Amino acid sequence: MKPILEVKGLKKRVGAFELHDLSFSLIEGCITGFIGVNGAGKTTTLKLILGLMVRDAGEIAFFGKAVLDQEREFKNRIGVVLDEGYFYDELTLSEMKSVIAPAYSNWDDALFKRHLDRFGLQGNQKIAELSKGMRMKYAIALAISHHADLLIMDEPTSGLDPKVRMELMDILLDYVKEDGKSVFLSSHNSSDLDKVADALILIDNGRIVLSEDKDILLDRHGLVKGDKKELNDRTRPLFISLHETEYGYSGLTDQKAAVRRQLQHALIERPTVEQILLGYAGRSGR
Ligand SMILES: Nc1ncnc2c1ncn2[C@@H]1O[C@H](COP(=O)(O)OP(=O)(O)OP(=O)(O)O)[C@@H](O)[C@H]1O
Repeated sequence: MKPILEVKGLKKRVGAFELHDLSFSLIEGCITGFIGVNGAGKTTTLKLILGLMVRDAGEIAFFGKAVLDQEREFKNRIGVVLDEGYFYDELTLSEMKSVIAPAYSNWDDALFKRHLDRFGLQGNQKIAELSKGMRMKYAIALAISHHADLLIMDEPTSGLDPKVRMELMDILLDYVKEDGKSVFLSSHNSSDLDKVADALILIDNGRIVLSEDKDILLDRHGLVKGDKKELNDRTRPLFISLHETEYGYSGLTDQKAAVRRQLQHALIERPTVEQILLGYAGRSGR
């Protein structure tokens, strides 16, 4: 499998916040979820990758070539959905498209029309009339109608209801079905990623904590529940994080075999992406 994006030693300081030496890569044909709690550094990382902010150090390569050597080429091969704020509300969907399309040498009008049809949108609708979910679908139609190979999205499901979130996830799954297409999607709402992500990159306090195939990651970790009496100086270190109540506890571990041996009455469940995210959140840089 080819890496389509490689980030090495990426550093950036913004105010009091710092991205520390980030390194990770995205594999072709996958939906990769970029997860982290609010303020972990997701948007800053995406902006650096897209050249919307200047990095302090590090290398970024798309499709095997350094970004600086092939700016035009990679712009044509990438689709971006950063937020919903960059449309002119008074324009129709077709008029706004005509503003954006000339920026891409491989823009495909017929493909754009097919996307609008599929998403239930009409070219003569005013942008101001779109609901939040329709706006997001429109943003995706605009981002992928120049045959982009990699779709980069920052918090696309934020503020959307569960039905629309599901529809969006289906759109992304359809998109990666086509050969060579990939998605890199940041989110702090990890339940969507439970369903669709192939790989996950977890950022916490400006550091990459995990970068792995989703199923391997979920198999490797366990959500452990049991009686507090079994917790002691020997068993506590088996947990990445531990939540104790009056009698019981629940904790995330990546040492399932040792937990089975040492905490014989504990229940071990497969965690969700959200439980992994919460288990690691706030641990970096302590
Ligand atoms: N221009 C800036 N000046 C100062 N601090 C900034 C600036 N931009 C971002 N930050 C800080 O950098 C940190 C990371 O922000 P970033 O937006 O990258 O996080 P995030 O993971 O995308 O969070 P969210 O999920 O809330 O969007 C935050 O503490 C934020 O306050």
